[in-house]
Amino acid sequence: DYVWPGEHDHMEDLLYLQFGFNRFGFVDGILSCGFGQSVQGSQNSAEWIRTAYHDMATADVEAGTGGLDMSIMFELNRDENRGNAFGNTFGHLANFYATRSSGADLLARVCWRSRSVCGGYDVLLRVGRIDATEAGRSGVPEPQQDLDTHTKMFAMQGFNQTEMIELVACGHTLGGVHHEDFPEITGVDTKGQVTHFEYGNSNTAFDNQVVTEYLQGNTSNPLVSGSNDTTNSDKRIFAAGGNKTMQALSDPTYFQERCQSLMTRMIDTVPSTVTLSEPLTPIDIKPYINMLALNTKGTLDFSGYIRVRYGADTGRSADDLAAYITYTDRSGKNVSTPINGVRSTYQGGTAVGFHDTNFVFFAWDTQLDAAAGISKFHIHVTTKSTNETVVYENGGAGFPVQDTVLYQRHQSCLSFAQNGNGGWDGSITVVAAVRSDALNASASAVLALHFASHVSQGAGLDRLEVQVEKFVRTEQTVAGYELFEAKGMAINQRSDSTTFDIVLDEATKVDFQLTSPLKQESCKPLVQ
Ligand code: HEM
Repeated sequence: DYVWPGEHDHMEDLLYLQFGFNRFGFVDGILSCGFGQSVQGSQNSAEWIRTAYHDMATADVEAGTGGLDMSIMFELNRDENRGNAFGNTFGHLANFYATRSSGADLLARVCWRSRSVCGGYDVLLRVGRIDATEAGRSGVPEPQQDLDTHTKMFAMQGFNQTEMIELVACGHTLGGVHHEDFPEITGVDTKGQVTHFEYGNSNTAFDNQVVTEYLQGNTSNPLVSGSNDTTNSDKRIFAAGGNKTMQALSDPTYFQERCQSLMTRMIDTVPSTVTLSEPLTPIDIKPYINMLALNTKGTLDFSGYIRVRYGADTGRSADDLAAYITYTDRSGKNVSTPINGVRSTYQGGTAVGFHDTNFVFFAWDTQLDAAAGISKFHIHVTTKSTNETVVYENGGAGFPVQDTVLYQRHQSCLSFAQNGNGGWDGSITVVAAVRSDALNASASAVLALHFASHVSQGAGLDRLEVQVEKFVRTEQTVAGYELFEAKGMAINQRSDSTTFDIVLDEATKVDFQLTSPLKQESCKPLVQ
């Protein structure tokens, strides 16, 4: 069972907070199946699925190499990867790319989402993919190759001939062939023009029309009925084994089932060194700590949200809920005075995510005695109509909080200034507080800032490199805490929107803090 904090909390947020309060907006590039960032001939859902396949196509399942690993970003100079689809896809992924959301996981997600927004069957996503640092082998199928070559290529990717036919049909239900990129197929090279694989508007529906048109012998698919027979690869593939597979796929339900299964296998093909998570289900009760920091009164500001899932399968109804927390102090003493959660008002305090998941948010904001501190909290959810309260204990041990190292966000700041070379130089200052008794206990304790710096690797996504800066102890002591500062660390222009950790040791850290809220801070001293 899920225990907070979980390794994949951030991916879970990206997946399940799409609209409404606290949304991440991953969905914005694909609000509809035909959506195409205003570029004529561009269909995001189709481009994203094609990108995922081209990334995965260089797998060698027997050797355990390649698969969905984002190696595609190093492979764009190959003729097998023609067109703008890949660059467009990276552009979207870049907004969500972070230490806890690898490019490969994000690519799996957009592929997965593309099918469902177009009406294909849904599936729960596994995560944990790791990004390649260099190109993989070549080997994406190209239309001019013969059936035998294609069969061998798919075998290397882990698909037999029947599965090859099925997977190609699943892919070629969306989008089409761009004239500009493949004039040898379409006969023309007009920019922005596309010949779709299916007639009418079916290129924006995940349906089996590509199959039925083929079987009826009247298809718009330029890889079947193209005047250049050399590049009619779908024609050769679909007919392999005597059309039996295509006939089976003419059943719409069977088509959906096969695509669900094979496309899941496609995105779950990863190098043998990578272990994928279990499918990510929406977490029922999930807290978020926004702040645990010393304030000018010498107490601890403690604020956050309780996110409660509601909807038919949970037995909870948003308007009938109330939530509060209680906590246990550092010494283990329970403080039973409730810290009330107030339902957030923005967007009704509710959020919606994939798989029709609904959440309601309750915000708490309180002050704690710094001397007594906090070690964990407990979430209480009340059904107002029955006055019944359930206490959630995070699998038994409560929701843990470490109060040894605090991140003093209001004392921190981040800024960029134009340099003489037409670029920008950044500077980040982070202030942290460490409990004096923890320092006494460990004279050698070193507090360090681990900043996820974006380093260009000349590819679609940057490499994330940990830039480490030691904190320096200031003269200031507040309420049993010593203040530390990592002052004016130089950061590069690409790193304005990233994350950092404040680390005392493996078990004692404040991690995955976003830089974006720091732009609103001004390094205000903590004056009492
Ligand atoms: C022998 C195997 C395959 C060949 C030769 C092939 C070839 C092609 C070609 C030439 C295009 C046109 C690209 C463009 O103009 O942008 C295309 C588009 C596409 N392919 Fe494939 N493909 C193969 C297999 C697959 C598979 C297995 C998938 C995914 C499951 C897939 C998904 C797509 C999609 C979604 C498009 C539309 C892209 C868009 O409209 O932007 N293809 N394919």
